[in-house]
Amino acid sequence: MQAEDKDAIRIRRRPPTGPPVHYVGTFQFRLHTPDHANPRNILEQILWDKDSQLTLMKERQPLAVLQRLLPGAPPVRDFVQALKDSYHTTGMPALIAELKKASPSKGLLRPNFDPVSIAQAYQKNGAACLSVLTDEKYFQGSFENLHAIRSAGIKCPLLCKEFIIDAWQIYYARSKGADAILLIAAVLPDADIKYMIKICNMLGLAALVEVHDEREMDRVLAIDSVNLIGINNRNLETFEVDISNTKRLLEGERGRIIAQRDILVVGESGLFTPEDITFVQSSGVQAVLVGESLIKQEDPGKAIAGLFGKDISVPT
Ligand SMILES: O=C(O)c1ccccc1NCC(=O)[C@H](O)[C@H](O)COP(=O)(O)O
Repeated sequence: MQAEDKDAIRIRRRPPTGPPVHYVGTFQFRLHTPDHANPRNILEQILWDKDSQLTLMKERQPLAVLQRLLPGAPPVRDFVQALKDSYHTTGMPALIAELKKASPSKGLLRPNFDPVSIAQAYQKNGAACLSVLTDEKYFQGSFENLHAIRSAGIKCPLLCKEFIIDAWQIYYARSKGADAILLIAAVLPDADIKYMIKICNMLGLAALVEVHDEREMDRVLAIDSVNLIGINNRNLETFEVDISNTKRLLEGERGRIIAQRDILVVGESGLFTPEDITFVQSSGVQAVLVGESLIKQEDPGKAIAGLFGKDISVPT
């Protein structure tokens, strides 16, 4: 399904097959527009590349083969419960600390990137869960990193931070040890979100459904099975970051529905100071997802206390 058709999603998930065919009598012709062959923004560019990469990955490991591997995958941990437990223990938003070597907006963030030791430092210093970027081309991440972190015995549940456009990717993430996956409302029609959440439920995975504006929030709130929403303060088309986005999307009726349905909300992106954390907490989030402000520090683990304004690690 082309994302544009359904739910009026702006992001085109794959390159269009070409401009529409026009018929005049027995003649057929296409009007070539400069727009159709080129991605309109970075998010489209990432998704179009993802589409080509996926074709190859699925050829190498068809779904039936992947499904046979799943019983051997490490057991799933409860991502949402880990966030709730941390929130109740510390009284601060639970931290999902991101392993982010590079990004399209900021380039290389951490040249000396050792995923396992960073994951250990995050865990030791109070992260409730970890987010592992797996996109290679734009974030210099990998599924090997996800697998290595899981195999190293890290107890924090792991979010596979990937641009998911095909159910195959959910099975693949699980086979590499993921406990949660990301579904971005800007790129997925409602029917796909519902279908993918069903697969997550079947596999025991949590689905973090990400929104950026009121329209996406309303679409997602209309889906009964959603229990974990991420509000991204970064506009993925323009890279603009504004943390008041979190507050705006949780005001009024939307906030009331979220509270009534006990949906856990994660504030994502652009969080750098204890004041930022207090601001999103007072807006209504129970968790935060943080990459840049931790990963760029000499010691990303110790940077957690700096970000929260206090030590949030729980003595073992
Ligand atoms: O970070 C980017 O430049 C980016 C560009 C295009 C699509 C997604 C992108 N980032 C994903 C995220 O939303 C962040 O990695 C995550 O929320 C952490 O953000 P931050 O703390 O600001 O690094």
